Amino acid sequence: MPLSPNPYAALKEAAQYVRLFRGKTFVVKVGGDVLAEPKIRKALCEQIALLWSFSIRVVVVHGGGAELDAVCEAMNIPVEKVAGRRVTSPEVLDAAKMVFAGQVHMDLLAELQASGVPAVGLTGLDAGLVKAHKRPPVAVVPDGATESQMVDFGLVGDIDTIDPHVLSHLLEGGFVPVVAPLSGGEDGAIYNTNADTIAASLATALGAEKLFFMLSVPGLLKDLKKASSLIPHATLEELAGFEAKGIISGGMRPKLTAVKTALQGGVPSAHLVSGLAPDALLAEVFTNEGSGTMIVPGIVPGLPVSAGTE
Ligand SMILES: Nc1ncnc2c1ncn2[C@@H]1O[C@H](COP(=O)(O)OP(=O)(O)O)[C@@H](O)[C@H]1O
Ligand SMILES: CC(=O)N[C@@H](CCC(=O)OP(=O)(O)O)C(=O)O
Repeated sequence: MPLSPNPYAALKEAAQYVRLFRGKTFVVKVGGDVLAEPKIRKALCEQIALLWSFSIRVVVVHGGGAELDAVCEAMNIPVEKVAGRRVTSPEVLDAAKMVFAGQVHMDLLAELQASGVPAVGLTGLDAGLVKAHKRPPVAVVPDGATESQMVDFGLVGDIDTIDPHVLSHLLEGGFVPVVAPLSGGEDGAIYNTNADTIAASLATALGAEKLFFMLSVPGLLKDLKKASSLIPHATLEELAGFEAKGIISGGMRPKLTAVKTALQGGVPSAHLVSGLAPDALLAEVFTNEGSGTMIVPGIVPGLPVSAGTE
C-alpha cells in the first residue's frame, strides 16, 4: 500500500518513523541483479539519499553475482554454484576482484554521489573490516536434492571477525560506507564472501536497527511465480516452517541464513524488499503497511499474523 492520498496524513505517518529512526543504523544490502540496470540503480540511490537526509546512518553492502557470472562467461571461466553460493577458483576470484571492487562498486558510488550522498567505497579488507578463513569442504544439500554432498567452495571466506571501527568513524563523520563482498585472511589472502553474509555480520557488529535486502522479487513469496503470494511478516519460527515446506531455494537460502544470523545477533528486524520498484524501500521504512517482507525474531504485539502461517 502506498502512502495515504492525503498529503498531510502521509506526512504525519512518515514523520513518526523519521523521529523513530533518526540516528539509528540501517544496513542495506543490494543484490547485483538490482544494480545492473542504470535507471533502477538511480531510483535506489535516491531512496538511500532520502534515508541519509533524515539522519539515518546508512551502510550499503553490494553484491555483484549476476555481473560476475557475465564476466566469467565472457572469459570462458566456468560458473558453479551450490545452494546459492559460488564455488570460487583462483580464476573466479581474480574476476570477482575486478567486478566487486571495480565495475559494480564504482558504478554504485558514482550514482550515490550523483544523488548527493557522501559515499565512501570499501571492501572487507579495508582496516580489517571483515576477516575470514578459507571454508573447508562442507556437506551441502543442493537445491532439489534430499541427500547432502561434500562441496569444496574453493576461495570462499567464512567470516571470523568484524572490526567495525572504520565504519563507525565514517558514520560519525556523516559518510555513507559502501562495502564490496571481499574479505581478508590473517595470512594476507583475499576471499570471496557472500554479500548477504557480510551484511548480516556488519548489522550485528554495528548494533543496527534494521537490515534490508533489496531483491529482484517483491519479498519472500509462497509461490515464486506469483508476486501476489508475498508474505508480509514472518517470525524466525515461521521461516523454519517455510524452509521445511521447500518453498525457499537458490539465492534465498543464504539470504535467510543471513537473516537468522542478524536477528539472533540482536538486530530487531530484517526486511526483504523489491529493489526494482522505485519507492519500495521508502514504503517499507515510512509506512505502516510496508512493501515487502518484515522478519522479526518472535511475535510482535500489534503486527498482523503472517499470510503464510496457515
Ligand atoms: N520463496 C522465495 N521467495 C522469493 N524469492 C525466492 C524464493 N525462493 C527462491 N527465491 C529466489 O531467490 C532469489 C533472491 O536471491 P538472489 O538472486 O541470490 O538475490 P541477490 O542476488 O539479491 O543476492 C530471488 O530472485 C528468487 O529467484
Ligand atoms: C561466496 C559467494 O557466493 N559470493 C558471492 C558474492 C557476491 C554476491 O553475494 O552477490 P549477489 O548479492 O548479487 O548475489 C558471489 O560470488 O556471487
